Amino acid sequence: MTYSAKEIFYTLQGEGGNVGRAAVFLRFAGCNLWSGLERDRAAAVCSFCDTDFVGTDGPGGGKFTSSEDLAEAVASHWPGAAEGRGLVVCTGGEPLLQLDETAIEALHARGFEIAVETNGTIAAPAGIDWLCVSPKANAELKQSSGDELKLVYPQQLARPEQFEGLDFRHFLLQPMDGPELERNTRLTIEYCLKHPQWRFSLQTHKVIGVR
Ligand SMILES: C[S@@+](CC[C@H](N)C(=O)[O-])C[C@H]1O[C@@H](n2cnc3c(N)ncnc32)[C@H](O)[C@@H]1O
Ligand SMILES: Nc1nc2[nH]cc(C(=O)O)c2c(=O)[nH]1
Ligand code: SF4
Ligand SMILES: [Mg+2]
Repeated sequence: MTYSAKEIFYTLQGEGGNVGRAAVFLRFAGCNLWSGLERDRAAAVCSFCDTDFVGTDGPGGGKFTSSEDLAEAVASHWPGAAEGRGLVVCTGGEPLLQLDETAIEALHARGFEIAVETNGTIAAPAGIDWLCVSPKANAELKQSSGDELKLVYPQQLARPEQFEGLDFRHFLLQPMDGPELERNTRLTIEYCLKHPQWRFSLQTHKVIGVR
């Protein structure tokens, strides 16, 4: 299998339950809910995406013809001097279009703890150490368990109440970035204050100025 990565980079996990942890980000190219082209955005199932995941031309990106090559590229971004086990965050685009058990084995063999950010429309393969599912309105949820459910808020047709009974350890609401960010932030605060099962997730990387 050939794996297509938009970019691979080292930064701090900016959001969710692992916020603040140093991690290699492996951003897979392509998504099943949007082509990534601006001309298709309005008609896409997922139309609020904040990410460029088209192609393999980003820093550290490329096509990797084996899981070992992919894992080696990821490992090359983890600083040699860093103590402890490496953390890789597999994202995209939609990482579960590409991340298979072979790639998971190769990343584990390199000593990585594996976190995944997924839209939940594809069942996750075995072996993921931290699974973050972020459901999208109008997209059928196939992965209804994991470590954290991180819902972008508000989405008219994906309300927190639809997900609160699912099998996750943490429930987070993340304000939708875009032209309405200020309003969405207020609405998210209000919701979390009324429903303490939900925790506020700030996209801290956008505040502290890291990628
Ligand atoms: C770019 S997505 C890639 C992973 C996967 N496709 C997904 O949607 O979960 C990474 C995370 O960013 C969130 N996200 C995307 N666009 C956002 C926006 N405009 N505001 C806040 N969060 C956003 C997603 O919901 C997801 O949790
Ligand atoms: N710093 C940082 N943290 C992140 N957490 C999830 C991200 C993503 O795009 O999946 C992301 C990202 O793009 N940057
Ligand atoms: S599912 Fe994820 S990567 Fe795909 S368009 Fe939506 S937020 Fe972006
Ligand atoms: Mg991002």
